[in-house]
Amino acid sequence: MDEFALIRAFVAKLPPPGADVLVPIGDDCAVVEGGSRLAVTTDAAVEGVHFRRDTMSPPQVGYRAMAAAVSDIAAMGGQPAWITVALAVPPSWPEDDVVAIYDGVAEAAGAFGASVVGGDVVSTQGPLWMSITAVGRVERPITRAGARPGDVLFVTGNLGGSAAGLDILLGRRAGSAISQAVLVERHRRPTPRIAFGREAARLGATALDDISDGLASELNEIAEASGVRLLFEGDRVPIQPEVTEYARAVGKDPLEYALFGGEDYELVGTAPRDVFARLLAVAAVVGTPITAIGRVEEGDGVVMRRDGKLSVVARRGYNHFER
Ligand SMILES: Nc1ncnc2c1ncn2[C@@H]1O[C@H](COP(=O)(O)OP(=O)(O)O)[C@@H](O)[C@H]1O
Ligand SMILES: Cc1ncc(C[n+]2csc(CCOP(=O)(O)OP(=O)(O)O)c2C)c(N)n1
Ligand SMILES: [Mg+2]
Ligand SMILES: [Mg+2]
Ligand SMILES: [Mg+2]
Repeated sequence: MDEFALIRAFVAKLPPPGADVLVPIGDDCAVVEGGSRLAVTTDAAVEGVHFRRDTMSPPQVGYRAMAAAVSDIAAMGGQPAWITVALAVPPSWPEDDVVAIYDGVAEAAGAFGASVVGGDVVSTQGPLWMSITAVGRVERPITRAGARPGDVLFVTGNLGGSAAGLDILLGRRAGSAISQAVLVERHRRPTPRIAFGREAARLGATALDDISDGLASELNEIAEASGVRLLFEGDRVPIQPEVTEYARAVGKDPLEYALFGGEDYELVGTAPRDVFARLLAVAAVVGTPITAIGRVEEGDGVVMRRDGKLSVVARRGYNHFER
């Protein structure tokens, strides 16, 4: 298969583009109908860093990379609309596996309501990597900078599952088979919180961020950007039940997974009390549970209360250049 046959094989898997795509894949650029404020983001996924051939199948690689990119649109309160996918392929990857990445890309595009409008495919002597650019519509963007003293601090879903699932995939098996399967699935298939992010924007959440590098890291991002202190209760952080079981079995603190693990792609944010009450109601409607874990105060930094003691939570989390 040459480069053009490969692109045809990719495109054949994609759902048809939306009506807002005026010129689809096949020309020098795609042309889309904007007509609103747009959020733009790029996320890369690199073999050996974000996935390995033994941690994910090709469709899982594609789905997960799409979810990670779209999660940043959700964290702005936007609706993903258009996506481009760049792919660098080493000779060691069989063609069928490369094309199978697009099974995941296509499934994700359909699930997230976005059209894949272009991309690029090149050869490389390095690891396989992909870079996904997502553009979304966003009426009222929620940045990291809007948290105000008195706001409620909340997170969606539950945390720690992705990092525990990765530990299992990397060979540290422990706990029941069913819990292990749940955690591995949580790592391979994150769910960007698109509908909840949109509702948070509509109802007036003041800050929002997606959890890619770990809760501790994202909390510090919000505290710094907003010029506030964030205080949270350690035992209110929602931890996936299977994580608690797994962490006990391997002799770790489950909270470590939630705070420093990353890749859960849940949202962490702040909202005034009345807005938070409305978010609770809407969370039930869109099927995304939310939990209040603390509050915003004057000052700086991130502080956790656990067993009656306060401790500063540093920015520690996944960092590409500090390993
Ligand atoms: N190579 C780059 N060139 C320009 N901006 C970048 C680059 N890498 C990261 N950024 C920007 O830095 C900010 C922080 O990046 P990052 O922590 O990766 O965001 P996130 O965790 O939300 O994906 C983002 O606004 C991102 O667009
Ligand atoms: C094989 C493998 N090793 C380690 C990890 C863990 N890991 C890789 S990147 C990352 C952090 C999130 O990725 P990043 O590129 O920093 O996302 P961003 O914050 O830019 O959205 C984590 C926890 C993994 N997913 N797979
Ligand atoms: Mg990054
Ligand atoms: Mg983000
Ligand atoms: Mg990101």
